Amino acid sequence: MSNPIYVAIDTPDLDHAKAMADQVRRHVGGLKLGLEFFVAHGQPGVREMARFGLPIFLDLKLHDIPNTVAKAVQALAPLQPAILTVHAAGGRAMLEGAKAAAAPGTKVVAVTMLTSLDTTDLAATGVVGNAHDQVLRLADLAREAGIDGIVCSGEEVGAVHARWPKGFFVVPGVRMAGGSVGDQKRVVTPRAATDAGASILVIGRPITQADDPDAAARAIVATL
Ligand SMILES: O=C(O)c1cc(=O)[nH]c(=O)n1[C@@H]1O[C@H](COP(=O)(O)O)[C@@H](O)[C@H]1O
Repeated sequence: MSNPIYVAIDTPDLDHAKAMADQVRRHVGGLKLGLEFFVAHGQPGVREMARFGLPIFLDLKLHDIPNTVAKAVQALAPLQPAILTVHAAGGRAMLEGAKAAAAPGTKVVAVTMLTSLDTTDLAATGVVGNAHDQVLRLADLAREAGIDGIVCSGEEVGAVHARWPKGFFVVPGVRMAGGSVGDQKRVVTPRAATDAGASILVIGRPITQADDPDAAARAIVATL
């Protein structure tokens, strides 16, 4: 099995981003660049990070009307990211438009319910029901729209995998037992997530804020 860990390089500082990538590159399978990095450095920054030779997961969580998202995805296509995120809540037409506009080799995956939310947060946004049902509902929408997969927590990935065996499943909110959870609410261990069917794991702070990021990445890989 290839290394399923994408390390989340969450920083607006390009030199720091490069230093982190350089430290961990031997023990991760890819680099995840999100809003924090992209807002600061845009496409030139992504190109610089691509020089490490690892697949790039561009996590911009696009969510807007179908035309706007399709045009944004089209504008990103020259970067040829391995993975690109949109929000499932944008609806079927938006998801279809995103997939149609993406570069052929790019997996388009839909964020279902952020791992920083729980059922109480859902209720506050007017969504009735629990996290499990909400994730399954949005996973069905994503599958019907013909995109490649979804982002969900390790608590739901087993149930989603059972309904969508060929889907591509991204699991963030991953912590080693006893690790600091921070702002995450639906958290599982790396091993539990891969056992349940995660295709890849997104791991940020447990690696990037460790005293020795390379050793932290290596230790996580050893549990898989
Ligand atoms: O799409 C994501 O990557 C994502 C979705 C989600 O539901 N939860 C979530 O934490 N993420 C991202 O995964 C990373 C998690 O970072 P850590 O909590 O530091 O491991 C961050 O870069 C988040 O933006």
